[in-house]
Amino acid sequence: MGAIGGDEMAQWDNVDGGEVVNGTAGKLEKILVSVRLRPLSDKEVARGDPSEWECISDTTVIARSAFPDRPTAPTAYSFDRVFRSDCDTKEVYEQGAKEVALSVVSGINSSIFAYGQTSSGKTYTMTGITECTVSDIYAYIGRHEERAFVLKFSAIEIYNEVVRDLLSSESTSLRLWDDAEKGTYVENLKEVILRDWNHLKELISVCEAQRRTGETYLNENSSRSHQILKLTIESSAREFLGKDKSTTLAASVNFVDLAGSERASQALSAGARLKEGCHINRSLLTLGTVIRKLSKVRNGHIPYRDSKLTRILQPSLGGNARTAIICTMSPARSYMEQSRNTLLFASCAKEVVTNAQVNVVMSDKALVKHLQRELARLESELRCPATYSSLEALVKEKDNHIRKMEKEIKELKVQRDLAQSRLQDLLQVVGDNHVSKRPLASGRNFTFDVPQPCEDQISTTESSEVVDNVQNFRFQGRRAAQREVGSQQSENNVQFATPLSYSVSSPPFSGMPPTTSRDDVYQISNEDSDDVCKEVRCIETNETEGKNGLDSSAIGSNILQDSNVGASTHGNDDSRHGDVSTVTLEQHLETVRKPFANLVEDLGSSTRNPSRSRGIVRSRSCRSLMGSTLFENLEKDDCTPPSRRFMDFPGRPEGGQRRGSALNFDAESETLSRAGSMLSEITTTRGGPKANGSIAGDTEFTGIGEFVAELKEMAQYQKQLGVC
Ligand SMILES: Nc1ncnc2c1ncn2[C@@H]1O[C@H](COP(=O)(O)OP(=O)(O)OP(=O)(O)O)[C@@H](O)[C@H]1O
Repeated sequence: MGAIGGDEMAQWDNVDGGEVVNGTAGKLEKILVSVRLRPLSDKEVARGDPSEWECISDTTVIARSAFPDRPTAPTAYSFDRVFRSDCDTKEVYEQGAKEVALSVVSGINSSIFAYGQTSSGKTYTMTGITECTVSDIYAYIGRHEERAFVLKFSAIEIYNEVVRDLLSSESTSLRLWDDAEKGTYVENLKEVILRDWNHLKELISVCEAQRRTGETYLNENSSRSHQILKLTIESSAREFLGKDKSTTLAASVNFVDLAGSERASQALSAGARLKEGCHINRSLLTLGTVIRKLSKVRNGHIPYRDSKLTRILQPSLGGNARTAIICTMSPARSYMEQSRNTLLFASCAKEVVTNAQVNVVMSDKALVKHLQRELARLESELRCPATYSSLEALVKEKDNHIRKMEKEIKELKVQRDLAQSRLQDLLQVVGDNHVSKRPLASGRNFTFDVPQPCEDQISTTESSEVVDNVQNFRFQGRRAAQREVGSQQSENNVQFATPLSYSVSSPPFSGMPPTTSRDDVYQISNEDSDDVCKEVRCIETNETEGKNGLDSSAIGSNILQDSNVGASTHGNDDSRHGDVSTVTLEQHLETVRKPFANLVEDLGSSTRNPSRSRGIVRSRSCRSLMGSTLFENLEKDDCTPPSRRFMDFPGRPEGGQRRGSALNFDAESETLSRAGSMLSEITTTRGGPKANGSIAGDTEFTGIGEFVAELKEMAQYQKQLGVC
């Protein structure tokens, strides 16, 4: 019997003699695979079956001739170690199993397999390997008196897919159970605590006697079951026994002597032997599948549960264990194909990786001690000034951020209240003026187009045409201009992709001289182009019917008249222009000035861009000041598809029907509200302050400042006329 020594021994000494580290990381390593050739048996020699396999090195075995059925199949196979037929089992153990097997003393699970066809020498090999291993283990224990060892032994066989306890005289079938910690285990399996090496020898003898064997044509004493001998070793440092620091290393080594695959035709088996052979082959097939899958993908589904053999051996095949497989084979030519299958299995097996870990069992006291230490460490981390100060700084930063946001919210609320009060003022005035509800006798319509996202499509040419048309309108007579510009706008509206148009009318001043210094952006709304542009006439100029004269609110109300009214009066107003007295106009001007007084102030510092040809109201600018849901609604309209973007109002000549409107009140109040919104938008566009106090420079609208200025200008002119 050999003894543990050399570097391996030193390694183990380090483990069991030193401090045990809990939760040691696993070590990934491949299964150690070796091949052992046995000598030709007497039968094989007798029938003149030549030896076809030869070990050409310590790692490579070759077939001397090609395989009869597969002439192109490779004939050379390399493994971790190959053993010639004249090698004794001791050598096989030393080089092919010892390192793995003795890992058990350092708390690492290990397994030694023997795999091969029937009569290839598995039992012969495993018997010797087991003996060598146990001998070395006892030798190790003898050298390490500082540690207390407990050895336990158990043995099972899997016969026809029935698990049986080989240490029990009863032949009852044992059940397999799965446990989160223990993995798969055999229920009610007898486990004997070993007294000494001789005790183990006795038990192994019992197992041999209990194991199912039978005579076949190929093997007089053929094993008809898979046998698994399990030796569990627990060790603790004697000095810590019963103390807080006490820990235990616990691991098992499995000696697996598989039943041999056989061909019924060669084994000449029948009856019970044939049935056994079927079970053996089936379970070996599953083992081969598991090994093949493990050799390719580790994370895929591995059919461990397809047989009891693979269920029990799962930790040894792909889990927490070091594993060595010794493949045995007959060198006889008549078993070439079976030998080749064995080598293919071995080739797959050598690619399988296991993850062996040191298994440390802590005593309750040690566990409590360990947890207390961990708790103390965490508490000290919490108390660490560096950590605390960084947390404190983070909290301060968050607090500052919250305060800043609260301040911003307050400011926004103030702005919202201010905007709402302004809107109410405007609506109040608008409401007062609306009471008169005078039909628009005539009026010049100022249309503020609100281009939708396709505003970039507007060409300079189109813009200049519009301006020209407006000027034509202003200086050549309103009716003619309306026709011309209305037609032009119809075209423009198509190009604008259905722009939203707001119309503001002013009283007609046909005699007013051209104000070429101003480049207004007025357009004439085209009532006839509704089908195309779907414009909404939100604000229209009201004009008193000529001979009735203008009352003081007429101009004020001009921004509120229903579009129908405006439309109905377009054609009959020229004759009334001269009926407007200068006094009345001044009154109207004053009326207009009142609601716009504040707004004009805002517009005092306005920056205008007269060169732009369209009044574009950006709700983004307006809403910040007004905070009105009306703007939200308007913007919603902006965002709706073009077909839903505009509203027609009841009573329009086109019989318009509200479509896609977000405003939910009756048409008249809607008109009023829109007018109010419109005014608010006007005041908050170019020249109006943004919420943050800056100038709303992103709009192209010529604001109410211009409108009011024009009114002033007109009044002035009328005054002059009156004087004349
Ligand atoms: N390396 C070897 N040297 C000498 N004899 C051997 C060797 N290997 C096996 N034998 C002999 O070959 C015969 C068959 O061996 P063994 O029973 O171990 O085969 P097996 O693979 O276990 O067969 P089965 O699967 O049928 O149980 C035995 O008589 C055994 O003594």
